[in-house]
Amino acid sequence: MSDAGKKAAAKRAMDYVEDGMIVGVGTGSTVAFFIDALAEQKHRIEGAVSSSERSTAALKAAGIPVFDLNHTGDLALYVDGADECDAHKRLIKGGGAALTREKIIAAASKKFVCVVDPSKLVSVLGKFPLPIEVVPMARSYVGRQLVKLGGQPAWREGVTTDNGNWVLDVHNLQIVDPVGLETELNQISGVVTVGLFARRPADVVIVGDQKVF
Ligand SMILES: O=C(CO)[C@H](O)[C@H](O)COP(=O)(O)O
Repeated sequence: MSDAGKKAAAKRAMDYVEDGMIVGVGTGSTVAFFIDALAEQKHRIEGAVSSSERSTAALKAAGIPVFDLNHTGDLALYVDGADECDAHKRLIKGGGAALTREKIIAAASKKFVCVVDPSKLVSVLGKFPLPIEVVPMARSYVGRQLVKLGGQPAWREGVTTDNGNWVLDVHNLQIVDPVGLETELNQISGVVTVGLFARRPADVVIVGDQKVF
């Protein structure tokens, strides 16, 4: 993982920011560089919608107004990082446990620009353990269903999401059909959000300063 790659991608995402926008902002170390870049041009934008308490704090500290998605309606642009990205712009997200709000903002945004360093690119998703946010009382039930599907869930102990839920990280999945698996996992009772972004992939992926696809 390279900070230089993350910073370069985050800076290039500024090319998609237009005057007067309310920008959807993700979570993570790559997005932290994007917030820095956004802060330098904060006079150009109206503000942001944030995907986590962590990003909200950083945005406010930078003097960028943060709005509630319920008040903004759909957004023109969402910028966020990812833990893995395939050639079809399908992603694994949730390493920072912010997957639920990230998925909501991605769904409500016209353009999702994903910023990654080259280490995040994979041919098949699943080497990074797949994060799944669960209602706490369903942790062990959901875990058993995941084992039946061939996964090895590990409880991310000590982590509570911004929504008061817990996270299972599922190891050992070879995700050859990301849309099918996302759909199947969404059906398990107690699952709040699956960290697979395949049904709503990114629209644009910026990889360091090397390429955009
Ligand atoms: O999904 C996320 C947070 O829930 C992040 O986008 C993902 O974990 C990548 O983080 P980083 O930019 O720190 O590598």
